Amino acid sequence: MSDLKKAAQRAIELMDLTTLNDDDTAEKVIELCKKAVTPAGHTAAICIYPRFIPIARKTLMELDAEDIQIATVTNFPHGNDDIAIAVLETRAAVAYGADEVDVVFPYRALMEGDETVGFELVKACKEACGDDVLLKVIIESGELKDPALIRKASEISIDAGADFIKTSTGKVPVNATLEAAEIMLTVIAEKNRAVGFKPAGGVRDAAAAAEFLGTAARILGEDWVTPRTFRFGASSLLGSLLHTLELSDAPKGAQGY
Ligand SMILES: O=C[C@H](O)COP(=O)(O)O
Repeated sequence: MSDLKKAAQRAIELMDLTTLNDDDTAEKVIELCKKAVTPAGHTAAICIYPRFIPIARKTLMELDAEDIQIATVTNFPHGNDDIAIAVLETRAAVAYGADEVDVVFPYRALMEGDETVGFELVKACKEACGDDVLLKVIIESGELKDPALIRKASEISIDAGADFIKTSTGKVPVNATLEAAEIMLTVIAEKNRAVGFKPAGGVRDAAAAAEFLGTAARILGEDWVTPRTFRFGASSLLGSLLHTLELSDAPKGAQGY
């Protein structure tokens, strides 16, 4: 198997197959669940808005695909600095049955010099998740821009108890970049190798996925990359991966998935 095919296969097993659109419906979420059961195996998770968690849970049960985790988002995509609202949303997501919660870090507050609110928000949301629900913290690296701020947001999130740090919401002009990945993975290497990394937004083909995987392997080692420590957040990557694996007639970057 070529290196690109190996990366494509791996990226499927590491993917949070995502739909986070204003026009999402139960039907679209059911379709997403079906897509997550790929000819090359199951994706790690699906990522959806909280209100769709029950229909996703039922669908995954019917598909005999209960190993696929259900991730959702809170404080999304704005990253406001109201801790009480972020916690209430996170508790609601857990009550709906989320396995994983991706919360947006209050990145604008950090850009304005406030290092405290991000720490407190992440800490409180991790408490709301408890031990059984993973908390992924979206630092919105493309808006932070400054490498020092990307590093600071990563450090604060890890210190506050994040299970993963994630680059982006996918809703801003600049999403996952290799430069941000380098910084975030380095902070993980320095602080706590048990914390995971999730490049998200704009990862559209097998070659891009391979570059992120290569960066992670270089900084943390080949064996570090597992579904517990690495995910791709992507709405439009799966088609390219299946195409690379010659398992689909879909053109590269196939529309939708
Ligand atoms: O977390 C995942 C992102 O929202 C997906 O972004 P994307 O639509 O650019 O793949």
